[in-house]
Amino acid sequence: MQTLKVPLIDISPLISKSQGNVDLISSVIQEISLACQNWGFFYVINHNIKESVISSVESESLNFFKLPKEIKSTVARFDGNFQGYSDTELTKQKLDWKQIFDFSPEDAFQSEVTSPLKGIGIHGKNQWPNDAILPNFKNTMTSYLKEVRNLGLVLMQAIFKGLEMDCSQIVDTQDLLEYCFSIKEDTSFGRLNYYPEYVSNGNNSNQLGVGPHSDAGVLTVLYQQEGVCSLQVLKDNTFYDIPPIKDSFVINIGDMTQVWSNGRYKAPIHRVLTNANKTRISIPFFLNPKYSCLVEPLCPREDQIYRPILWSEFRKGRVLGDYADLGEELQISHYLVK
Ligand SMILES: O=C(O)CCC(=O)C(=O)O
Ligand SMILES: [Fe+2]
Repeated sequence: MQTLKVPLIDISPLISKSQGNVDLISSVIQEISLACQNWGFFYVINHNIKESVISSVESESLNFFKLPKEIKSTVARFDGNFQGYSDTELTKQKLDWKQIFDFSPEDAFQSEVTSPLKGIGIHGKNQWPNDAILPNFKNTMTSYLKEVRNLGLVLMQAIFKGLEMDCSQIVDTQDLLEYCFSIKEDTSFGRLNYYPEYVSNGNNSNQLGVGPHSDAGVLTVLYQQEGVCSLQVLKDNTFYDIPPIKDSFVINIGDMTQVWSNGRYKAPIHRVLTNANKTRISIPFFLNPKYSCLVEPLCPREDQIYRPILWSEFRKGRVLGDYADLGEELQISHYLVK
């Protein structure tokens, strides 16, 4: 398998804005814009999330997945609550070879009652393993989520600025961020993925860890365990490896960013392979907008190829397509202007 040279971007100029040199910032924005056009994926380094924070998240994740199934099941997802543990995750109605644990920012909108997606069970309070069993788990995950969400917003601001430069149109990126993201109404979430070893019995040699898909939301910030290479991106009909790189996060854009860019940036199709002799941990954070956010191409002067998409409507369609045997999967192609 070939390795795609997904760009590695040093984002320190975006992080240390106060001393930031305008030219350095704008060259990072251009690198990000190019990566979004060519691959939809890029690595970031010098992101300012400490290695010690990431290694605690990784070790707490392993501690959780090593627990007996009866204990993990005490925090299992159930009808009406999407948070917590599952080993029956589907991608496009095929079973993934993995276990997961989902959690949202604690301050966020977690109420089923007031959710516009009421009834499809994607809301609910975070479910944390018992303190007596994993005393540090909740704190580790909640503080990580705050940091990684901030990083996601910094990157999104850069992406909005890049789109502004590309279309020579003034987009008030600060207004746009405020319109789309608010912690109280956040629909972002973190996920711990654990991929057990998989030995094919000959019948299903093409079992995948996660089947090919694009991420539905805005942007994904992914930590990958070192030493195991399983993530691949589809480009020009070939899957290319995206190996872990020390001290980096892998970033990919989601469908909503493809719409904002009017198709100039592609939300990449990616998949995860199984591994016969190693387990693997990966930790994505999915940055999503508020449900009321209407996503539409940002450059009004261009011919818009997409109609506006209400995030709540799109997410509902994707969830029904992915998780229940209902309907066809909702794709952004359904929103192409005819
Ligand atoms: O495990 C990975 O590397 C990526 C997982 C993924 O694509 C997802 O959870 O959406
Ligand atoms: Fe994904």
